[in-house]
Amino acid sequence: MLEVRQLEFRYTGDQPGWRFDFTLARGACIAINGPSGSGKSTLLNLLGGFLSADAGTISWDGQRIDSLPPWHRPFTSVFQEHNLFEHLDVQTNIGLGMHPGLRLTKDQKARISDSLASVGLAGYERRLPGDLSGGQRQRVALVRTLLRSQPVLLLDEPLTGLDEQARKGLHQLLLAQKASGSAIVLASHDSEDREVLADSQLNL
Ligand SMILES: Nc1ncnc2c1ncn2[C@@H]1O[C@H](COP(=O)(O)OP(=O)(O)OP(=O)(O)O)[C@@H](O)[C@H]1O
Repeated sequence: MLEVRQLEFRYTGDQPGWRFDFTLARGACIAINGPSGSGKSTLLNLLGGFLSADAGTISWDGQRIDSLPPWHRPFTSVFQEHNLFEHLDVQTNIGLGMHPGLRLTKDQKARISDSLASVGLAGYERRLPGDLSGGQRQRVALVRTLLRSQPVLLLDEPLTGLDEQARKGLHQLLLAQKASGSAIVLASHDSEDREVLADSQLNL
């Protein structure tokens, strides 16, 4: 369970600040809603540890995590790592999230291939990022995030600009992640994403 309590933040003293307060269970998805500039990315950056809150706490399974650096928090995010390594092929780029070395098991390779197929990238394992379109790179980065074994996914507009088929494939992948116990914090302007994925809403 993720617990965010009285988390306060402001960029500068003369701005009104934010106060966030919510909980998120394993296997659940919370949608962060609000117009442009309402603070959705700010919240994701606070959770991820890229910004420090002025007050309040973030806990995971009862342990405070708000003073941990990003890499020790139980989160993975797309915005944090949409950069692909240009000299490594698609399978290896995705595999880096699953395994710190480059040796993947047969099972891991099969999971990568299945996930690529579900977002319309069947057979792309050996392609280099430089040969991919922007939308294809976005999908590779998303698959990498989804296959990391972190318990909470932080997703900032993850499906923006994708075509209908890729979007449906990613919905399926995200639902499967939820079913396997991942919690998801989803900032999305798209009401269909929210309807398909979210169990609760936080309106900013
Ligand atoms: N580094 C910063 N310094 C000062 N103000 C900032 C900084 N980053 C963001 N802001 C301001 O904080 C507010 C919230 O920005 P944020 O990016 O969190 O909104 P958002 O809801 O994610 O917007 P969008 O939907 O457009 O991505 C905006 O008014 C923005 O200008």
